[in-house]
Amino acid sequence: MYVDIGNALASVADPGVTRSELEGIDDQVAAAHSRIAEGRADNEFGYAALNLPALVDAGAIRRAVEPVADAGTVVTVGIGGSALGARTITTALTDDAGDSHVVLDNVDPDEVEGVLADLSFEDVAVNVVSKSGTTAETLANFLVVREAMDEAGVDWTERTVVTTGQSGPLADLAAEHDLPTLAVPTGVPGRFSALSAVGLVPAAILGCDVEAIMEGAWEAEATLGPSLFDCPGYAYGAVSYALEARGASVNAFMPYAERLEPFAEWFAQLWAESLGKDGGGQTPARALGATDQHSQLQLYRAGRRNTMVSFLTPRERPGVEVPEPDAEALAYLAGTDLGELLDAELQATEASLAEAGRPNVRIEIDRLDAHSLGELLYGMCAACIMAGELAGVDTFTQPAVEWGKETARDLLQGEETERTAAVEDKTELVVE
Ligand SMILES: O=P(O)(O)OC[C@H]1O[C@](O)(CO)[C@@H](O)[C@@H]1O
Repeated sequence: MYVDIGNALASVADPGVTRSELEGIDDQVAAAHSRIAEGRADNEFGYAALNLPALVDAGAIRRAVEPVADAGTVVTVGIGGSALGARTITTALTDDAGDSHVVLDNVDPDEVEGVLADLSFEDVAVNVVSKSGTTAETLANFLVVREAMDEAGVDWTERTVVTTGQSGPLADLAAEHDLPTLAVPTGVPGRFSALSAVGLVPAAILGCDVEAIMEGAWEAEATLGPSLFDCPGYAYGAVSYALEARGASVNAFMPYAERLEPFAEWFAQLWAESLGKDGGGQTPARALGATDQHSQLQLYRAGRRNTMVSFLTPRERPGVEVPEPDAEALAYLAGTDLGELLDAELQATEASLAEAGRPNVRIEIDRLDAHSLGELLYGMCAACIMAGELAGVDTFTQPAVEWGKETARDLLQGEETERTAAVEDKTELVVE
């Protein structure tokens, strides 16, 4: 993983950070790194996420999924950190770019019904994931999937694998039906758990090289140290923090590879849920290169000066040759291929932002393979933890999501609580 922060410097962009300010921030990075190392040494909640390369046994995951390793399709039932990492990995690494991995991470009846109608359950592995084991959307979807398998005459207990915490309703259900069960590593928040069974089970079932993913994570782990100038992950975290402090309250994350689009979703949860605290935190915006050059770039180049753009691209990519154009006006496409065109689009977009004085950072991986993806996932977890340390926020909790969850439960149970009263008392001004 390589991180180019040149276009975040104040000599190029506004908001931007000067070299001397960056040196100053590097002193804070050294202190933050000591805190992180301390937390890792005690496997402290949150910091333990950076110990996953040592904690996770890819072989054990393979053995656990053995009973369903013949499946042609994996149906993951999970939400947030219990789905985004898994989708990111299979979309990036499977031959069919994740088509064989169906993710039910919402409770839209139309969508769920449509998905189930298209499945042949005898060829499906069901992967139920919930760290807490209590998430309503996940449990409701699992009950629906189970019933659909019953109706199809397929024994769901033979086709289901569970990943969950040490205790909770899902752990109890798995024990009751003797389902293959994997644990969410202790001390690792959901959004930081892609490099564990949480993210790796579907990839293991679908034949991805999960060992190579963890080797890549190890390689990224080896870069952690007291200076941002030696650690790509820390460099990204520190510069994002510095740009936010200087006004870049939006972080537009723009992969230049279709197979990395789900990575932008994964990043959005990581950044929003970890750093959105105490009235601060960058708003992650998902974009895709080159597609969103034609929809969002106008804003990032000429709109409010509150955005940093984060580009993500593989250095090597396959090529598809562009046929010889038969029109003079298309002569410039002669002899090129789509990969070259996409790279040129990225370089041009990056330069266009710099030319307009807009901050941007480029993240690169060698190629779209298991090792590089492991490096990237680990590196960005380290980036987020560093940004949280520098911002002085509690990176590992997400207390603000609980009110809504509890209120939805109250409403479903028909309870009258302060929260349901707030729902009742909504200020209405309907225009029709
Ligand atoms: O894995 P669980 O406990 O089902 O939670 C799913 C997601 O919901 C959240 O708790 C937010 O509601 C996320 O932090 C988490 O990734």
